[in-house]
Amino acid sequence: MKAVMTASRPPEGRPYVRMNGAGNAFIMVQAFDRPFHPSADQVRALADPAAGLGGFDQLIGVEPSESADAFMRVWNADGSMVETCGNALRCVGWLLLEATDKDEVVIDTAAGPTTARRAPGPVGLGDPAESTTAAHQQVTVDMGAPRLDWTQVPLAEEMDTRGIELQVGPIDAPVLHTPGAVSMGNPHVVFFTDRQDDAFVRGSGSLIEHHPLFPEGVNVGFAKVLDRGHIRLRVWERGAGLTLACGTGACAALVATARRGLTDRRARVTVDGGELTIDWDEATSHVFMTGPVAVEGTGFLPAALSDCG
Ligand SMILES: N[C@H](CCC[C@H](N)C(=O)O)C(=O)O
Repeated sequence: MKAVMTASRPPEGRPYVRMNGAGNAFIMVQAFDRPFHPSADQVRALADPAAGLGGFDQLIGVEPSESADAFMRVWNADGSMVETCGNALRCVGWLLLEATDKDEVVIDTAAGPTTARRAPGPVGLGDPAESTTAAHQQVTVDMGAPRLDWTQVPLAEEMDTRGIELQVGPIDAPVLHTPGAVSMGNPHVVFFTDRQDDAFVRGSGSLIEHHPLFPEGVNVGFAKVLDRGHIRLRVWERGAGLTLACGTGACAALVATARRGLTDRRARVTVDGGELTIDWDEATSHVFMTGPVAVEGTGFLPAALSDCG
């Protein structure tokens, strides 16, 4: 018993906050005081359940910036470092809004700068100003303009991104024909489909994620248009698989469906983990995403994986 009582606790590693945006799971690490640049292997080790963090879809580093309130760095669970993450932008935005008391904050990313501000909370959740948890907070992020040229998605060959020709291996399902292709700073292909069961999304999503038509890989959205103002969406994410929500995926889905005349330029997007509102502004061509943020808890990274400077 004595031995157990005196067992030394390993030195605690770097603190983190666990958050989610409509269920999209993040481990957020503050890198203002010291750099945080984990290798792909270290990211994968942190994503491993054995690391005790509960797993995540993306690991997020929040760094100082010369031109913004912060720079957000994004790693997928597979260790790949990527351009941006819409749901995480809301979470980082909320943390900065709380910390600075500003009405709007600027978050820079590898895909360019974005702005975040508080939004009126959803009806029925009481006054968000009185909310003691982020769960009641809604945040709006200006995601900037979608990139719509084939070279910007990017695609491996010239195509009309409103409806690309994509042969998906042995799967000859008409539902997989002529999807839309959009970049929100990261690559998305959006299928207009009624089929959204796990087996189909996982099977075709994992096939398409690394299809040669997408030289940088691709996030694969499956969008069911319920009416001109409502989309049901599931996304097989590049580097993370089937997640409960994908913010840039919701933006890409609205842009793709609006370009095909299937929806208006503003729609509710229902994802497995909640509701997002996407508004593709006509005047500026910017895409605005509004949705929830939630703080799940805090903890310490394993000491051995904390000094990733
Ligand atoms: N898997 C994405 C990054 C995270 C995007 C998603 N979680 C979001 O909220 O936008 C990619 O490789 O481009």
